[in-house]
Amino acid sequence: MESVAPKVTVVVPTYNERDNLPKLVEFLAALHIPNMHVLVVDDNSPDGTGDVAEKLAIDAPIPVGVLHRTVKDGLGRAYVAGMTRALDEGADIVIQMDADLSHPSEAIPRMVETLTQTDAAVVLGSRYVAGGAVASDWPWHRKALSAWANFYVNAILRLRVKDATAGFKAWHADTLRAIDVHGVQSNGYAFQVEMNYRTVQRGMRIAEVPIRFEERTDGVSKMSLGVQMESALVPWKLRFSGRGAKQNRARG
Ligand SMILES: Nc1nc2c(ncn2[C@@H]2O[C@H](COP(=O)(O)OP(=O)(O)O[C@H]3O[C@H](CO)[C@@H](O)[C@H](O)[C@@H]3O)[C@@H](O)[C@H]2O)c(=O)[nH]1
Repeated sequence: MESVAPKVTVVVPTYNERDNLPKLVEFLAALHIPNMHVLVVDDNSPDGTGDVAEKLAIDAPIPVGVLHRTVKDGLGRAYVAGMTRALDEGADIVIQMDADLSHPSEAIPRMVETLTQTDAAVVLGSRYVAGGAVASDWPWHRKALSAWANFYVNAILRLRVKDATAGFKAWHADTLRAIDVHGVQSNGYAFQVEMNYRTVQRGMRIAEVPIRFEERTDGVSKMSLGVQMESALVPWKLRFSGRGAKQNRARG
């Protein structure tokens, strides 16, 4: 009997990404990954991204679903809603990917291969392992913030990953269930950190494959002072939440 390819759902949160979303779906379709689906999670974007997503649901070359939410509630909330929906709809693998084209879709096959052929519970598209890079036009203050955030997070939580705030990841559905993704509270950088921490805390392995991270050319980042403040507090909150991190056995 012919075996069915695992269902791969790419969860894409959007807020004002009207121009980026069609390009992203086109890039994803060009990968020709069997049984790949896209789930757009739009927070009622004023620029009409939700309508663009509905149009893609009708005419894109790969299956596109749309989850409409009524208010802008942060990237983390959008991912949690999207991942929960993806699990309910039978995803085997969930790709977490921003809509702004900063994450290279061509890295997905290698991420999925690493996920399925090793004991990794999640694979990060990493800017900071050998072979990874950040576009030179990424603003210097974002580079500095990212470097500081990685140092800070690893010092407090001992995640032992090179790119602790990476937003491009491939998850086994079972990992998302094991870490109880529904219970994740944080947004922005802190969302990434809390997801990683929950994984490491349960003794599961995080792997990293190199990517080149591009600066978005359309639209603007939604990174705010509130997101940065949350990012500073969340590692401490997690650290003292009473359970203590297990070491990431992914080292080496
Ligand atoms: N639905 C929804 N989507 C959102 C929201 N806020 C942001 N997004 C979407 O989430 C994605 C990333 O948002 P950005 O605001 O562009 O993120 P960033 O500043 O570039 O930060 C990204 O990279 C960091 C690592 O450098 C990550 O730590 C961070 O989580 C994110 O992935 C984009 O697709 C954007 O439309 C929201 O409130 N609701």
